[in-house]
Amino acid sequence: MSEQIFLIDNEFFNKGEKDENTLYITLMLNRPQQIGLFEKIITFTDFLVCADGGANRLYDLESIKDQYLPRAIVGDLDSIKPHVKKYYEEKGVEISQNNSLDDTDLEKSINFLFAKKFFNELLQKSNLRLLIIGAFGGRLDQTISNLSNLVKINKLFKEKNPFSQSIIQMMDQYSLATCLLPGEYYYKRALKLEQTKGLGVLPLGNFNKGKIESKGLRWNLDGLEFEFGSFISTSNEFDESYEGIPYFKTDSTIFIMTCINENV
Ligand SMILES: Nc1ncnc2c1ncn2[C@@H]1O[C@H](COP(=O)(O)OP(=O)(O)OP(=O)(O)O)[C@@H](O)[C@H]1O
Ligand SMILES: Cc1ncc(C[n+]2csc(CCO)c2C)c(N)n1
Repeated sequence: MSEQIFLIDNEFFNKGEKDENTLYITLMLNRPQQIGLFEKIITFTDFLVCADGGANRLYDLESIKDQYLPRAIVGDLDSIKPHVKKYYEEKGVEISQNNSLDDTDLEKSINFLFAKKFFNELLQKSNLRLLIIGAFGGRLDQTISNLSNLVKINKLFKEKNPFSQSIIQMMDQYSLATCLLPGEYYYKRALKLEQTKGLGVLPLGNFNKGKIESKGLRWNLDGLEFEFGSFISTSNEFDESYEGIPYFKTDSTIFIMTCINENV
């Protein structure tokens, strides 16, 4: 029996048309934010959370900081600047402090969401789109930890609701990362947002050997054996002449990384 093919549809980024059965959550991390991209993202965000110093990045978007308040700021609060904390406190933003030395502020933010009744209920009955912004660059241990969390969150979502159509992605101003757990996927990119070139299909999900099949790429992967440290696909491209929706079939956990257009 063939498995269901999961659709990752990014077109709403451009169209600004939200799916009415989906809740859009944005989690801002402590990395530079590009204002134009943020303004696009915030138009479809229902629930914005900042992980600790992520609140400084929101506050620093000077011209629009009054317009978008986060629903919560979560973390050990060692990075949020005192005047930023005061500013959001005075506006009534929920500030959730968690001083555990075993979890990063990103993990604490995810735990915060999972502790909310509405979130668990939504996870059961509708779809969530969780976009984690400011996830790359800077410290490499933090970036790799973020990617590891992308896999962890995907597994957690699937555990809670195996039939969920929820999509969790990470991005910064240069890249968009989507984690594919073993299975079959269509990947409908956002044409204006995601470039044709500079596509990575990367076996970084569990670092095991795996087989990948793809359609719609310039260099398709025809059941080739993939392994970090051996064979990966970088600087690949979407094939513009392909008439279908790009397709991936993988038996191990991988990442699709696309490039963001500079002028979004
Ligand atoms: N240099 C970086 N590169 C990539 N991601 C980062 C970087 N710095 C912070 N982050 C992300 O932003 C989140 C919030 O960052 P913040 O600076 O508030 O935390 P931190 O105290 O540096 O790290 P931790 O989460 O370990 O407490 C981090 O949990 C991490 O996911
Ligand atoms: C195996 C292991 N490695 C590192 C840490 C340290 N650590 C991980 S997340 C975190 C919080 C940072 O704000 C800290 C200190 C740990 N606890 N366990």
